[in-house]
Amino acid sequence: MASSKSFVFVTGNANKLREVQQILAVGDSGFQVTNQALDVPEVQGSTQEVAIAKCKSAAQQLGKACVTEDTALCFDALGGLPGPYIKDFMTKVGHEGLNVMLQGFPTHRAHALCTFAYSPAPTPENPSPEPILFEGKTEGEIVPPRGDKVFGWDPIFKPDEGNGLTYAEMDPVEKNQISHRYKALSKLKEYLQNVEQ
Ligand SMILES: O=c1nc[nH]c2c1ncn2[C@H]1C[C@H](O)[C@@H](COP(=O)(O)OP(=O)(O)OP(=O)(O)O)O1
Ligand SMILES: [Mg+2]
Repeated sequence: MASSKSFVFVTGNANKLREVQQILAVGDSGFQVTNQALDVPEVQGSTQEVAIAKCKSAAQQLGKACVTEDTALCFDALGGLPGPYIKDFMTKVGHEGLNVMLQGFPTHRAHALCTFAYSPAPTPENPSPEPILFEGKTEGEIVPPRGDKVFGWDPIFKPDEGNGLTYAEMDPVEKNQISHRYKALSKLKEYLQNVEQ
């Protein structure tokens, strides 16, 4: 029988939650995810700094162990930006604006970077335990939007592993086999399998 493991995933993003549940359902991993939407401040900094601050804050608010996730979209031509600030860029300039930002640059290469953070439960002795990070990266390029506009920047990201399709044009099962989220979640899963709960 598959071992029963569970974790609290703090996210306000229904698409992230759906993909995490779909990825964990493959092969009956035995993991159960409960969701909690909290308003957690997101600091500026490297993807690691952003992920650590968010997870620490979530664990403190909840008073228990939890998992958070941050997704960055990094353009080679812009030294990795928008990176962890992609949410604001998406909201303010959209798919078209993100393409325009790359006009005149010789490369439209980009990578999607997913960072899961796991925080143990805060205790009186250790009220602010250090979260552990699990990263997953998928390389590709930025293209004019193609496919369903269901999830964020999926229509403008064409992964190298996707047979020329954008994430948005791919079957969800295919995206979940190569995605930044899948790669990071595989590492988190392996870690949690060996943690006493
Ligand atoms: O696979 C993805 N495919 C397309 N778009 C994606 C993906 N994954 C995240 N995204 C979008 C959502 C948000 O606009 C930004 C990340 O920001 P990020 O702060 O990590 O997510 P969020 O605020 O929506 O949810 P949360 O409550 O977990 O912080 O990129
Ligand atoms: Mg967020």
